[in-house]
Amino acid sequence: MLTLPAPAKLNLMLHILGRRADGYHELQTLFQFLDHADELTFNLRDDGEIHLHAQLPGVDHEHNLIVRAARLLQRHSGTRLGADIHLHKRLPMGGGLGGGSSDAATTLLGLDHLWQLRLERTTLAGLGLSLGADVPVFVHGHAAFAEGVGERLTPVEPEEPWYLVLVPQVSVSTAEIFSDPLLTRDSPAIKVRSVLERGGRNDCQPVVEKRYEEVRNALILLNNFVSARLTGTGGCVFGAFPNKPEADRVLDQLSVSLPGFVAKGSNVSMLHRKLEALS
Ligand SMILES: C[C@](O)(CO)[C@H](O)COP(=O)(O)OP(=O)(O)OC[C@H]1O[C@@H](n2ccc(N)nc2=O)[C@H](O)[C@@H]1O
Ligand SMILES: Nc1ncnc2c1ncn2[C@@H]1O[C@H](COP(=O)(O)OP(=O)(O)OP(=O)(O)O)[C@@H](O)[C@H]1O
Repeated sequence: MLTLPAPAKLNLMLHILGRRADGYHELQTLFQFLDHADELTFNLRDDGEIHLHAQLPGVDHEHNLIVRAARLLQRHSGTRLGADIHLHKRLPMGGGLGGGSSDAATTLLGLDHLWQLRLERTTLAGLGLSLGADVPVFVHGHAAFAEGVGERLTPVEPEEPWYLVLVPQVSVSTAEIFSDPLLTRDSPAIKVRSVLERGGRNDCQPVVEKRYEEVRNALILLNNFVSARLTGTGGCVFGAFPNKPEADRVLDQLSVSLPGFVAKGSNVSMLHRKLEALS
């Protein structure tokens, strides 16, 4: 039995540079992980079956990214082994925290370990990219500046503050935000150094604020205490604090209005810290 975390990510900034012929967007984004995670447990099966013992609203078994990742790895490796997989879901779906992508990455790394495949990280990241643009960063497990459609990664070491994340009760479809005619797609490319020194913005934020009153309100609430921003295509919003007690104090005041949580930012994902301890 193997139990592994599938941590959340934040997009500390997200600039949209353009749109490719296939509809995907060229972007620049800064990823950092949170010490807040789903939990997956893998048990070996020798009959080649993949069974996920969890039901997510609106996602059937074969479409769950965990099952898709497991089958992809089976096909790629030719293994005759299978797995029973249990999921403890903590990350909100459609929250911009990358929960589905992170579950997929943890499945690729977890089953690679359980099935003793010893594939290269770059191979697993390549398989992951076919499941979603955010999967490779979770496979590599280091905070990164991402370019292209999100697959070209440069490892970075931003500060690791405590974050307060508010969870508006909406599920935002990434495809819906990327297809909005009001989305600006003309941000100039910038250098990673400039992002680390001066930060950036989230180009999706104005579109998401316009479409979702709940997100607008969450930003107003959090902006009373700290500079608040949307992660990914939302709907979660976050602010940074120098220590946990300050973040907890603000959460105490805001939790009457909205659910949220406090978590440490980390440049090495919880998943990779756990895998390191196993080897
Ligand atoms: C915006 C981010 O959340 C930033 O972290 C991600 O790049 C989105 O990653 P993801 O959820 O893994 O996205 P995918 O499942 O690959 O794509 C969902 C949908 O978002 C749009 N999409 C996604 C990534 C990208 N660079 N351009 C896009 O236009 C496409 O319409 C796609 O159909
Ligand atoms: N294991 C899974 N966990 C969550 N969502 C899943 C999973 N498998 C498939 N999905 C589908 O993927 C969609 C996106 O889920 P996810 O939690 O990754 O959203 P997100 O945090 O907004 O992602 P991102 O920031 O990458 O856009 C869900 O609405 C769901 O339909």
